[in-house]
Amino acid sequence: MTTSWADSVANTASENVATGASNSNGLKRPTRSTYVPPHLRNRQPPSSDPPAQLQTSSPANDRVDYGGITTKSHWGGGSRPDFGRTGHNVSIVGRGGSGWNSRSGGWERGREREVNPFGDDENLTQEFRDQENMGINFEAYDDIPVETSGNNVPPPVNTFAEIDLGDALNQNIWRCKYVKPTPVQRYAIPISLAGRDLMACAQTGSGKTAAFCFPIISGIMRGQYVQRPRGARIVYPLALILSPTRELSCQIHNEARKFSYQTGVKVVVAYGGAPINQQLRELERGVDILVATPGRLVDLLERARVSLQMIRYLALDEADRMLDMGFEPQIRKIVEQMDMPSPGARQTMLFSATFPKEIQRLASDFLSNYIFLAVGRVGSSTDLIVQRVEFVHESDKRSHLMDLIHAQKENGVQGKQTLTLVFVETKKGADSLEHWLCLNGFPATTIHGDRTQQEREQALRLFKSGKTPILVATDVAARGLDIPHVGHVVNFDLPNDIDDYVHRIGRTGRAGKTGLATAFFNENNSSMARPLADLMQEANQEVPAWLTRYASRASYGGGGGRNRRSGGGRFGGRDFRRDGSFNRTTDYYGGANSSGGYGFSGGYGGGGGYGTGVTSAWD
Ligand SMILES: Nc1ncnc2c1ncn2[C@@H]1O[C@H](COP(=O)(O)OP(=O)(O)OP(=O)(O)O)[C@@H](O)[C@H]1O
Repeated sequence: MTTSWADSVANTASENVATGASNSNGLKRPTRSTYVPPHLRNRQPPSSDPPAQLQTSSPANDRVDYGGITTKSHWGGGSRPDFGRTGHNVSIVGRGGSGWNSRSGGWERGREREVNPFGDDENLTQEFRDQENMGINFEAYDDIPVETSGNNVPPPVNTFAEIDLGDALNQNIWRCKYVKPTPVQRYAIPISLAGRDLMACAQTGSGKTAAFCFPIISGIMRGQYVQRPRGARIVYPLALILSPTRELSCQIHNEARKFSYQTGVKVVVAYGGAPINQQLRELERGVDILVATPGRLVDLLERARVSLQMIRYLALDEADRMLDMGFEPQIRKIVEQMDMPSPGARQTMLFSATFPKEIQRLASDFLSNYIFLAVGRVGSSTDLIVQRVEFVHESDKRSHLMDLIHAQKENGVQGKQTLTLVFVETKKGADSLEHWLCLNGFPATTIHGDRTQQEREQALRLFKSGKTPILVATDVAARGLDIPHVGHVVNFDLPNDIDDYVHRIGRTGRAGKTGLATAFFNENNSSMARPLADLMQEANQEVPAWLTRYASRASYGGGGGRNRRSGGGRFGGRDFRRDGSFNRTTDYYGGANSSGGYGFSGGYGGGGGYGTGVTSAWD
């Protein structure tokens, strides 16, 4: 019978310690299973010393309960293992014997396989590598307004040192060169560590991935769960992170592997378009955190290869996308119709840069007594991005694009190469523009739903590395992708939804860096005139007079299809529970805590009307 990696570790551990049985090699063999929490699986001295502020000196047995935010760490000092202590509702292997690090079975083997995830930039061109350590200007986010609502909101922190994330995770934060938490991390991490459900909205590129990964990894390390069942070839992850596209799932997986390096927490990714057998084999080696696209996950659930019964943490990245009309049924199936614990019995975290009110309303079905967090206004773009909009007739778009690229090449950003991401509406349009660019001597590649997964991954690699500095993409690349050197996003075809525009331009101007976004506008985009003008004005951008005229002529929200900011008035973000129209009797506001206090009224009127817009890969 095949068992999961975690189970086999547990078996080996329990046996070695509890029974002392030996095999013919003198190694101890399992006779019964005992769950071993991940923080006990992979103890080993750090490979490099973190700075003093990340080291802890308090006694190892000075742990706080789940949810503790503390000014000193309670995770034990250095490499001293704290085997043998009980607590946190788990069976912990005894202290005796030779300890984990001297065993040759289970985790020892697993640890040997753990590839260092911090060394994957070898494909970068030298120029990009030189730019890597230029430093991140997070002061850019310092005066951002923050709104929180819900009961008893835990206070934010200012430094990672204030949060009890554990030594191993702290070392990885240091390896990632994260010096201080971004605003969304300052608020979201304490909220999540306190065990609260969360709906969080924060601007593109502001560090949401770490905001949901850190509490999950830390929570799993603390082992707040009972022994996992063992069944033939079924694996029981403790956390599930869902994202709408294959590439984003891969990216989250890569990030989560960095954050969980040498913590003993195992992260596996499953997404469509890639061989399922390989993913099954990986799952069988054990999984604590499963990162997945919904289509492939449904497949695994239907094959009875994954059970969601033990899920303690559910995170939906790009949550509004995951719950919009195209994707909602699949998400409901996963979250409500399989064996996942119900809200309250699991912790649920929803993150996005945009959160229309209709979607907030839908999302509330998945949450229990949650906290709403908005860092910056919901759906706003960061003012790190310089936004330009130019009136370009359909027939002139190509030559105009060529002018832009020429100008960019000549001026450069202090002579440095930057990447250009060009968004188009259709897959055919993407192929034909790529072809034309290449014909004209501009190295370009493309990513869209008609390309094979291998082609998509190759395109992304070539682009990221700077070898092919122009990527023509459909909306499949609009969300979440974190490509460090994208200096220019061109909306060759504008989307029909202002939220899609926000995500697209958010591929630049990330992590405190500045970026440029140029949109081509013409008569075909008149329904976007007003939301675009409003968004630009809010982000302190120069709005051309002609766009303002278009905006005043266009019926706001009328016929815009997926334009959710209909309904008049300034759009803005806030917890939909504060709307008069939301009349549940639940006491949601008892402990409302508004840290930034921008009091604007929500402007996403009803209407909705967003279409399916399914451009991403779901299988
Ligand atoms: N505390 C931090 N210090 C320095 N860099 C950070 C920190 N947190 C995150 N980053 C970096 O910021 C970049 C953007 O982070 P991330 O991709 O999580 O943004 P996001 O908010 O999820 O964006 P999007 O809305 O586009 O998905 C990443 O390169 C990440 O490594």
